[in-house]
Amino acid sequence: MDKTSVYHHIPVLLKESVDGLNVCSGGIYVDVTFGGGGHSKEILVRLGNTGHLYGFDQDEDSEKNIFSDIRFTFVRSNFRYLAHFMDWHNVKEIDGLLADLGVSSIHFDDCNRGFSFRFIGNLDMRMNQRKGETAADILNTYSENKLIDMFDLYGELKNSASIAHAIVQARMQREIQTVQDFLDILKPFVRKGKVEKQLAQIFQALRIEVNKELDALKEMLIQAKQLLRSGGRIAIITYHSLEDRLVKFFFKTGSFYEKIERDFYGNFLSPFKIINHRVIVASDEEVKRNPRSRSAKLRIAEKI
Ligand SMILES: C[S@@+](CC[C@H](N)C(=O)[O-])C[C@H]1O[C@@H](n2cnc3c(N)ncnc32)[C@H](O)[C@@H]1O
Repeated sequence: MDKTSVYHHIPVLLKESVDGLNVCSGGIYVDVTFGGGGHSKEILVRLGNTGHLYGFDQDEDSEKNIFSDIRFTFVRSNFRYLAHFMDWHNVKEIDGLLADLGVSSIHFDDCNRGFSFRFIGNLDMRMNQRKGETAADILNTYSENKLIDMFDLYGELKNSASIAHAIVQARMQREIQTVQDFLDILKPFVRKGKVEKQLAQIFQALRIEVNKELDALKEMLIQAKQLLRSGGRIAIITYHSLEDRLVKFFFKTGSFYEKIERDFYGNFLSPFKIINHRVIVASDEEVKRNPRSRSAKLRIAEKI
């Protein structure tokens, strides 16, 4: 990818998610996954002169898409530091937050980033290329047990132990560096007819581990709960069941770590009112236009 040009990413569930925020013209909003700026642009269209939007992204490339609009501030950071940066900008309360999780399609299809098994290149997978372990580092250094846990938890694979064992054997011969090196190791473990699905699960597990995606999501949701004003909205688009389960659980209980509060009858006492009880998915027309939207799930809640 050209290092200077703006990149384009077709925003998923655009109308549904921004409608879900109930944007009020003077409100303060946060798009924690700015990316190509598609959702941010739509929020700005609905925001008046006194409103403000903060856009977070940890990926350097997203900076090329920053708008020049006095109602917009870009924050180059992982969204797990949401509260810190809002405090730094002297924001005590927000009216809405949107997250469109995962990797932008441009990066997914970039052979230099290593996110996809379809493009042969370095096994990097870091969204923030300034720091942290790459996917190759993980495959070359994690113990066999740690690799098993990773594939079990994040890939929900049935043959995690065999795959982890093969990785440990292979790296004794030669360091694993590229997508092709990894695919060569995986070849005996992917069943014909299910190749795409299994490779997607394996690559997903590795990407979640590299970017600590589930931890970041949990931390951001807890901070969003504190920052949202009463009546403020939160809209989250997920692309796999691990994330969707977390979001669903959080909207229902308002918690991950502390004791979950219940009423006399045992019902959860959540600080959120769920806006869509049935998860929102892309229409057939949207899936046809943008196949990436196929796995998207949108959940919206309102702070009580
Ligand atoms: C699916 S794209 C968002 C696309 C955007 N909604 C649009 O319409 O162009 C997800 C973006 O979120 C960023 N991202 C993912 N996890 C993040 C995190 N924990 N902190 C900050 N940015 C993150 C990725 O770098 C990527 O640019």
